[in-house]
Amino acid sequence: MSSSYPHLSLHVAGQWLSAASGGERPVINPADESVLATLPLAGPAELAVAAESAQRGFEQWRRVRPHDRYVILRRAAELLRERAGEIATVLTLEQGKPLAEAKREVTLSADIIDFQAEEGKRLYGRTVAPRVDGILSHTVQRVPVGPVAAFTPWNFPVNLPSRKLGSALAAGCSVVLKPAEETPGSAMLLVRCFLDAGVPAEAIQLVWGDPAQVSSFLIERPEIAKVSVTGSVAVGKLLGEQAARHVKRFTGELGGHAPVIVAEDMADGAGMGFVLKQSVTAKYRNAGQVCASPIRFYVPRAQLATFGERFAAASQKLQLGSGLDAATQMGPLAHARRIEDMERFVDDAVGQGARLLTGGHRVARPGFFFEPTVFAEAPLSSRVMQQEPFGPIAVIQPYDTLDGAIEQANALPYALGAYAFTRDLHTAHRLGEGIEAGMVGINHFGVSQPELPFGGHKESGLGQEQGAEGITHYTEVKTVTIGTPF
Ligand SMILES: NC(=O)c1ccc[n+]([C@@H]2O[C@H](COP(=O)([O-])OP(=O)(O)OC[C@H]3O[C@@H](n4cnc5c(N)ncnc54)[C@H](O)[C@@H]3O)[C@@H](O)[C@H]2O)c1
Ligand SMILES: O=S(=O)(O)c1ccc(CO)cc1
Repeated sequence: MSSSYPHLSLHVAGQWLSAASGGERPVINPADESVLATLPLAGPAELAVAAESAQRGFEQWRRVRPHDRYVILRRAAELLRERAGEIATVLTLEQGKPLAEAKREVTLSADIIDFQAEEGKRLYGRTVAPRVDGILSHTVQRVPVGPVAAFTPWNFPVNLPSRKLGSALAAGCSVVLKPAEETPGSAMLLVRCFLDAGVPAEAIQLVWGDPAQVSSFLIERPEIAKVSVTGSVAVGKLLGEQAARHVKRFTGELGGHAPVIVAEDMADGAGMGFVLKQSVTAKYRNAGQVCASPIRFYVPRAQLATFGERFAAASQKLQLGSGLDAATQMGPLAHARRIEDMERFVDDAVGQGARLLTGGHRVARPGFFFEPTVFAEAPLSSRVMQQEPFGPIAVIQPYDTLDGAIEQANALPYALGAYAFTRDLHTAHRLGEGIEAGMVGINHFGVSQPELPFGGHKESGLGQEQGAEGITHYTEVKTVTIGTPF
């Protein structure tokens, strides 16, 4: 066990619980496979108490004036900044990403909370002129939806809960948060920031458990008004179906399979150098475990060989290691199942005739390390071209016309992030309009910003987080219309 890693507890009905009826599981350091801590798991008993408490927390928190909620949430963001060093170390220990990336995640999360706190003051309603006599006022209001059940994965264990907690709390909702069991420590420290800042103890419940049992149990509870999940398309569909059965509000931030179209005017010389530098950095950030990570690179057929060779060469140069080592550029994958998944993607692609340019293997050392891997000309039927690899795998594909490239980019049911590179403004507009995605980045990969909505089209999701849109998904529209009594 590491001395930098916290003792883990659930937070239910205002109490920190270090044991619960669902048993326990170990938390593993993905960089060396050592055990960091033991995680207590909630069973139905704690989940029922959490749901009831979330209802009380909602009744209390919704009555706090928006400006007072704003002051408390800004304080939570400040505490997160003050504790960023400690929280980032825990994040790296349990998740694997380089410490600098973890620090950036924590401070960016504080910015997300700040932005949503501000938006909480701007949940304006409107008055509507009556069309008949005898009406004093029609008022259209935005009211908090109620207690939220929120589920988040392990790839951004502070950022993703911050998106949900920041928006839901700013709107006046309470939250039952179930972060990933693989990365509980940093999420727990995040929740502490909110509680220490003055969010009422019953407005945030923090649970872990058997994911399918926890989600089914909570979604069916009458107290839960809204389900918000960040995760795979499969889990999003399942939870969305369950939510729909009970007519609960639903937000799904789901998987992606981001294309990158390199236009002719950026496919050689300095242009190609610029594209490669940005692409390699973006591809291997968080070991490729980013929902908006670039996966399919479409380049003009004449440049395919050069682009592929240079991408593979840059990939080979990356320094792999523990995220706590300052020299590390790419850490391990988050858990053992990710390695098995990468091996399945590679075997299938090779079996279907894709050309492996570099990588393709687990690294022979303790920890869940996988080589940066580049394929060229993978058939559309291959698994890597159909499913999100969610790891350090890139595929370089040729195109003959820009319209053909756009068609290939749009061929999958995913539509989260998408990217393109061009010098020409007309081509930029054509790409921006033609590519189907919730977020299109042209000449850069920075589509996720606290100020901008983040969300997918098609099967990549429903609703958005961050930006002005984020908070609206935790509100309902309510109309109050008052007539004269006689
Ligand atoms: N669109 C986005 O904003 C976004 C952001 C990050 C990750 N993701 C996606 O998340 C996925 C990776 O994360 P993951 O593999 O942990 O996702 P996952 O779908 O397996 O799990 C996501 C969360 O849902 C919980 N969960 C609830 N009910 C569950 C059930 N019945 N079965 C399994 N899990 C259940 C998990 O425990 C976890 O907390 C990728 O597809 C990635 O693209 C999307
Ligand atoms: O760090 S961010 O670029 O804001 C970012 C991007 C994507 C995700 C979801 O996987 C989380 C954070």
